[in-house]
Amino acid sequence: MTGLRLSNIGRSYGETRVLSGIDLDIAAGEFVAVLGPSGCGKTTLLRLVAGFDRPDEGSISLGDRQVAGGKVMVPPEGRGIGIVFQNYALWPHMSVAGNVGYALKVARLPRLEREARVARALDTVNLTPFAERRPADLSGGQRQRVALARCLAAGSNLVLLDEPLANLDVHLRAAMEEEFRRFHRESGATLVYVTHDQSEAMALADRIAVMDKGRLLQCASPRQLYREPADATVAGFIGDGLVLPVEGLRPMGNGLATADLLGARVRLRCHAGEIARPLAVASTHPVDILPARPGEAGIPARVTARTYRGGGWSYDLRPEADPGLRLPMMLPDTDAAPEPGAILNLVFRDLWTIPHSGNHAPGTVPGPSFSSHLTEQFQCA
Ligand SMILES: Nc1ncnc2c1ncn2[C@@H]1O[C@H](COP(=O)(O)OP(=O)(O)OP(=O)(O)O)[C@@H](O)[C@H]1O
Repeated sequence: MTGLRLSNIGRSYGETRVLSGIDLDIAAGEFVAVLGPSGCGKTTLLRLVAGFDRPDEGSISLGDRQVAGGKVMVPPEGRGIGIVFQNYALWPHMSVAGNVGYALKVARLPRLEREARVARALDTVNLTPFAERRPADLSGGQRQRVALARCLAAGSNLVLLDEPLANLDVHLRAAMEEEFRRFHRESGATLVYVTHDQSEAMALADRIAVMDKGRLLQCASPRQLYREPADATVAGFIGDGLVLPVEGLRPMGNGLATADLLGARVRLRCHAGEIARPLAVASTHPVDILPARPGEAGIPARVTARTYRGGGWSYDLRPEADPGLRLPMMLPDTDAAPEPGAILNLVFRDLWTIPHSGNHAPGTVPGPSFSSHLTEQFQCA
């Protein structure tokens, strides 16, 4: 198994700065997804790791061996990295077994060993019965598995996957997610998986590296990204996140703080080292906004729209204290679903204080429309 270390990677094309100051340590055997909107630099990063391109700044190491940076530039074939593209890159005139064993043949491995490795790899991805078929006679998912088997047979300890599910239909994508999980478990390889689909990244990866405009914003477990985004942009990317300004932040020293949100004093989670600040930014999610119980204090907001979603309702609300702010809310199905025009008292079940360094300057705090715009970009890109 091989870990991967990127130190201060920068890359420009002409005047265009595509990657800046990327630091990322991936442990041997880890599954890391690189997530970001179209054009944020994901593929460029993968190409640098694969050796198809060289960084202008910084260095790349595989295990304890530097492969790029300064005067060092190990070519792709010298890096021992497996690559799975969305278009599979299979030889059409060769059988499945031929494709899987091709690199071993070029490397002049003895035939018996070659056949044994190909058979093992095909078995791992459940393709043994298809060994003699041509790629044209396989489904998209089966072709993807041939590409995975090829990495396995070549003994790649590090496998790069560039949007491998992008060409597959929804049902096949779900099945292939399971396939990737199994591949990771059984091969023990380090996987770096580029995607702009956050549900895919959440479902598969040990950690997700979130990129935007050529920068790495945060690399953390899916749950930590969702619950403790490092900055307002990540908060807006992940899980339809909302970013709300708060005032008078007072940490209580136990990972909790209080602050004023839309005229009400609320409790928030925060970093242990959080400091008192007059202005701060909190993140939350639509599922954490609820109507207050009878007698409970809450934030008054008017229902401006509701949509039946099958099994539940989605609401748009405008807080009375700031009608320019749109708060989305999800509620389970009920006969007493509030109608447009109704005033509800809202409580926030969970709020996270964005750490100080992750805040935008006062006055440039992105509101929900900014957040949902980014989220949309993720889903549609
Ligand atoms: N050879 C090149 N010359 C000039 N600009 C380039 C080159 N390669 C990439 N770019 C630019 O660098 C930026 C990042 O591109 P990249 O393909 O890495 O993004 P991406 O995040 O993988 O996007 P997508 O999800 O759409 O594939 C884009 O603005 C792209 O136009």
